[in-house]
Amino acid sequence: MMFEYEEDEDPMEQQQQKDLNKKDEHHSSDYSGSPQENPFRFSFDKAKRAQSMYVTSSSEDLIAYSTRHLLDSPTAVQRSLVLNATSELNIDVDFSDDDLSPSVQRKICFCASQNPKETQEQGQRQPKTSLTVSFPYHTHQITEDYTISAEIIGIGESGKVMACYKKVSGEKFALKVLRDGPKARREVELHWLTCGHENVVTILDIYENTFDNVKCLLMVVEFLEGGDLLSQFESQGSQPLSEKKVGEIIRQIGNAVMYLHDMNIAHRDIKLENILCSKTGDDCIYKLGDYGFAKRPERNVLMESPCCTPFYAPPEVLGRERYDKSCDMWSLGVAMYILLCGYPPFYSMQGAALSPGMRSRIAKGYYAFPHEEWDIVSAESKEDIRCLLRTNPSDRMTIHELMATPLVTGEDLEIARKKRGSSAVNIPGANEECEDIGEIHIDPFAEEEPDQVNEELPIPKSVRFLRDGVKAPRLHSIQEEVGRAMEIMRMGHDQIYVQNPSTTCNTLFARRRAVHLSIPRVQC
Ligand SMILES: Nc1ncnc2c1ncn2[C@@H]1O[C@H](COP(=O)(O)OP(=O)(O)OP(=O)(O)O)[C@@H](O)[C@H]1O
Repeated sequence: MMFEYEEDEDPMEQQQQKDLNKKDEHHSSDYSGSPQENPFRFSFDKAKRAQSMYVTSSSEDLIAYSTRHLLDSPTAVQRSLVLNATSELNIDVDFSDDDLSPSVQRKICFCASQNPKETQEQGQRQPKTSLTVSFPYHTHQITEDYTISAEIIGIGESGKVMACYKKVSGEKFALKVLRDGPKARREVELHWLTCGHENVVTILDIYENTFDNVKCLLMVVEFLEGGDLLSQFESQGSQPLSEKKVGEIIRQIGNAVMYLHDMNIAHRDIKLENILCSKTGDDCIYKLGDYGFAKRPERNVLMESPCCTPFYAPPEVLGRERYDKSCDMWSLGVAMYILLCGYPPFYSMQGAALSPGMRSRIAKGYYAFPHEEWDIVSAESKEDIRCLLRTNPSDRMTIHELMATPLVTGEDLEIARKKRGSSAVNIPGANEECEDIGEIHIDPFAEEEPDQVNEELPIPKSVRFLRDGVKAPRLHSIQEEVGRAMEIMRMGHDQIYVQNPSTTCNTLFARRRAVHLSIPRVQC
C-alpha cells in the first residue's frame, strides 16, 4: 500500500502560513509547545495570555476598552464578521406547539421568573408577545449591580470574558460583552431559552448598556472554576481519557444537546473549548456554553450558513450544503475521538485551520484509529465514532441514539454484547485493517466527488504522521486557528468579497482553470 499523498496547495493556506511566519518572527512568545507535536497538541496557555491582558482603570473604562477592542483590534475583520452576521431570529412560542415538550415549556416559565423583582419594579424587560420571546434584560448600568474586575477569564472570537462580582453578595461571575446586533441577540436569546438545564451554563443577568456610543449586550453567567475542557485536557498533557470518563463527559454534554435538539435548536459550535467544567478533578459538572452560532430554524427548514470550527466541522458544512442539528452529532464524534486518543481525526498537515487535504479527508469520512492509542478502546466506542462521523447527515447517529449507547449509559459491555447477540456492528468495507498503522476508516456512505470516481483513495498523511512522525506540522494557538478559520468559513455577513473569475490571478484558480477548460482564461 502506498503512503504518498501530497496535500493540495491552497493559496489561502499559503498566505496564512506566511502571515503566521511573520507573526512568529515578531511575537514568538505567542507560540508554545514543541514543533514535534501533533497539530492538535498545541499547548495554548490561556491563563498566561489572559494575565498579560489585564486592563487597569475603572470598570466602565474596562468595558469600554473591551467594546472598543471589538471594533479596533487587529482582528477587527474577524470581529466584524461575527458582529455583522446574519438575520433576525424570532423564537416562536406557541404553547400548543408539538415541538415544545412540557419540559421546554417549564423552562420558559423558569427563565421568565428569574428576576421577578426587576420585572415588577422597573419594567425594564422587553415586552413579550405571544409570537416572540425576547430575553429579559436590564437597561441600567451593570456597574450598579456588579463590580467588574480587571481579570480576563477567557478570550473568544466574539470578545473577552471578564470576571465580575455581585455587589450584594460578593459572588464571582463571568461577564461576556457582545456588541448588540441580530447575531448577539440570537446568541443571548437561544442561550437564555435553554440555560435552565443543568448542563448548560446558567445566565444570571443580561444588560443592555451603551459604551462609547456602542450598544452592547452584557451577559452575566455563572463562573465555572474548572475553565474549559480543552484547557483542562491540555494541562494534563492531552493524555487519552478512559472510556468511563469520556462516557461521563458525553453523557452530560449529550444531555444538554438532547435538550437543545428537542427544542429544535442546533448549537453548531460544539468543541472542547465550549464545554466548561465546574471544577478540576472528579465529580465535575460539564456545561455547554457559547451559543454564538446556535440556531433555531423555522420548522422543516434546514440551516445553511456555514459555521463551526474546522477541526469539528462536518462535510456538509464545508461543502456549504444544507445541514441541520446533525452537525452537532459530528462535532460530538470529533470531541469523543479527541478525548479518547489526544488528537483530532482530521487536521491539516501544515497545521493550518483548514486545508484542501483536510477538507477532502473530511468529505470522505477518512480517518484512522492508529494502534497505539486505539487498540485499548472498545469496538463499541469506535463504532459510535464511526456512526457519528458519517458524512451523510441523514445516516448519522442522532442524539437519542448516542444517549442509549453503553459508553453513555455505562452499561456493562459484556451484557450489552449479549443483548445484541454480537460484538460491535461492523459495516462491510467500512474499515481496512492495516497491520502497521491501525484501522483506516473510510465512510462507505460517502459520496464520491465526480472527478475522483474510480480513483484509489490515498492514505491520509495524518496516519503516517501519527505512526512515524513523518512530518512535524507547525504549531500555533487554537485561538489563532479558530480566528483564521472563522474568517474563511463564516459566510453569513455582508463583507465577503467574491473575486471575479474573469479577472482573478489566484494560483489555485489558475490550476482549476487548467483542468476545467470551461473556466475563462485571464491574462495575469
Ligand atoms: N462561565 C465561564 N466560566 C469560566 N470560564 C469561562 C466562562 N465562559 C467562558 N469562559 C472562558 O472564556 C473562553 C471564551 O468564552 P466563549 O466561548 O463564551 O467566548 P466566544 O467569544 O464566544 O468564543 P468562541 O466563539 O471563540 O468559542 C472559554 O473558552 C473559557 O475558557
